[in-house]
Amino acid sequence: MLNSQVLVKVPASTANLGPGFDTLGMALSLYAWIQMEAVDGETVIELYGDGLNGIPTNKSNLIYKVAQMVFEEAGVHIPEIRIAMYSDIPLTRGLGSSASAIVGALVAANALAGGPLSEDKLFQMASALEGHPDNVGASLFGGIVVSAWDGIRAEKVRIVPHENLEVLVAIPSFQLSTEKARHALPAKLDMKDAVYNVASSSLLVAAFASGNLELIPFAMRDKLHQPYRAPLVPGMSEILEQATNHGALGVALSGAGPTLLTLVDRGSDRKAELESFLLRTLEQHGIEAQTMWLAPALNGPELSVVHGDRSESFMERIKGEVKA
Ligand SMILES: Nc1ncnc2c1ncn2[C@@H]1O[C@H](COP(=O)(O)OP(=O)(O)OP(=O)(O)O)[C@@H](O)[C@H]1O
Ligand SMILES: N[C@@H](CCO)C(=O)O
Repeated sequence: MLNSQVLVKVPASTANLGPGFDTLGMALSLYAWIQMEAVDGETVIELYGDGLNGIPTNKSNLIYKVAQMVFEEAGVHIPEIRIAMYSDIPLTRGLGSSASAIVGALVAANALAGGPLSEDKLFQMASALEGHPDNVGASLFGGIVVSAWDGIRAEKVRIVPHENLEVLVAIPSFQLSTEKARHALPAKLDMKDAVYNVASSSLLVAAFASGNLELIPFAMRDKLHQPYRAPLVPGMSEILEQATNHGALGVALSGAGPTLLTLVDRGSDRKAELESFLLRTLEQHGIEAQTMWLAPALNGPELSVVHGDRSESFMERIKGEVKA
């Protein structure tokens, strides 16, 4: 049975967490909202807030295209839809905006179609659409998600983040597309660097799973992608080398960048020192940035089916939840 109107709140995510390239992801307490309903007239796409500037509002929009894939897979015919979206997740900064859009669209369209596709099916579709499962897994399941994708099937294990983990991100004002940041990577790696990353990533997963936060600074180091991406983000090398001397538990490039992410112990008394170190270092390299204190998001998408009175506007519906 088709639902009439659905609203999905979906978390942002950080991928890699240093060594876990294309494999590790963590959902973050920063959100996008997508509302979807079938309409008799033409498709309408409404984007709210300043953050979505430049996103198309025609049928080339990612959310519309993903929704149509769901309807096709489900064998239902809903050619014209109304989509409304608001997002606090900055675009093309390494905070999983594209993964959140894909996951939000999959969950909303599936709910609109009455929920015919399983969560696993949505994960498989999301991994194929994004090309790697790290961000989409985190946005879909919440928490820390360890995933592997062989190009056909993705498998995952979800880890509940330690309750003391807090996240400080420094978000540069410039955009860096995943495509560009992937082009910076070498075609081949040294065996010793590969071994270094297998060791670090395995240890990091074990540290998260056992709640052993002391291992994070040692385990979060990477030689697979960050050294090659550092020239794209002025100040990054210095931040990766020194953030743990300024109170961070661990530090990494968030996803494909340019955002830098630090894990912080909630009880730390060095939060202000760390925040000013990140901003000062980027500024010394001519980079404007904003910091944001976030937490790991424990849950994936929150879905509500809107029954009855639909005169309330989209922004009225999500008002009170959006970032002040
Ligand atoms: N809400 C949206 N609607 C349509 N397209 C979107 C939306 N959000 C993101 N996108 C598309 O995704 C692109 C950004 O994807 P990209 O993978 O480069 O960065 P990211 O997802 O923000 O960061 P990362 O993958 O490194 O965490 C945008 O430029 C836009 O084309
Ligand atoms: N694992 C991906 C995340 C960005 O989409 C990368 O680092 O390129």
